[in-house]
Amino acid sequence: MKPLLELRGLGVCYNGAVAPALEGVDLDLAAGERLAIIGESGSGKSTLARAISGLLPQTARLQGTVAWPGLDHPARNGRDIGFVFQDPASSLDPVMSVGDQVAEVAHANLDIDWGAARRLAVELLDRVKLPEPEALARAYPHQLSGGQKQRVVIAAAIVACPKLLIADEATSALDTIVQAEIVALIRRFVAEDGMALLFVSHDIALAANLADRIAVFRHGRMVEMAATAELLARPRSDYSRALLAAHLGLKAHSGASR
Ligand SMILES: Nc1ncnc2c1ncn2[C@@H]1O[C@H](COP(=O)(O)OP(=O)(O)OP(=O)(O)O)[C@@H](O)[C@H]1O
Repeated sequence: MKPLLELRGLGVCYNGAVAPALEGVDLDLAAGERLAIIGESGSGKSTLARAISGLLPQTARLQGTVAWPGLDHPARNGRDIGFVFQDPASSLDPVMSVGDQVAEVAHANLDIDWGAARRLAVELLDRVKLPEPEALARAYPHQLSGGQKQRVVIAAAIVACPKLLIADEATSALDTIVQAEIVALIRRFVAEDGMALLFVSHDIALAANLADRIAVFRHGRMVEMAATAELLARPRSDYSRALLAAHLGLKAHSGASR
């Protein structure tokens, strides 16, 4: 079967940078597959997510190809790709009600009128488990908690039933309990709607929890990619081993301090 997304020799160089932010990335993503991208800060994870979705700054130089064999048209943001970024506040318009923001994505990408888009938005706010979605749809972002805002962002990301959901450090700004709730939501929607997931994270445990496969990035290169269980049991690269050891070290430390 054709993959949904196919990257070949993908490289990105930001204007003025000496070293490329991304180099020689070959990657296939199947429809409905859940892939985690992990690596330390600056390893190129967000650059990869932005290159896939055409959101790089205009001055960045792109090499190689981003192809969508699984689509019969060029990928459109909002319609084919949904995004959830780290900071929900910056993803939302402060002067527009949250219901209208979700409705706007639906109206722009689905063939429905504004009334239907607004009703669909309330449905989605309910689906992401926001309380009293009808009333909440009329609220503005500043009236919501960080976790609630991220739920609104997820509702907007999935309202047009995209084929790929990109979550870039989507839970990093949230406390542990809210983080677990948001991960559970993402997991459920990906399973229910059959979307593929690109889960970008520096947290190997979180990634392992969600993904079928894990790709490890370092200094803009993919150092290893394997099925999640395989990578955890038999990491091939020294760097993946070090990431795992650091995580186990953290776990042992927090266990010891209880
Ligand atoms: N707009 C930009 N202009 C110039 N350089 C950039 C830009 N965005 C990222 N970079 C550089 O590209 C490299 C990769 O950054 P990127 O944000 O992709 O890494 P990351 O793994 O997502 O890190 P983090 O987890 O901290 O977000 C870094 O050296 C970074 O400084």
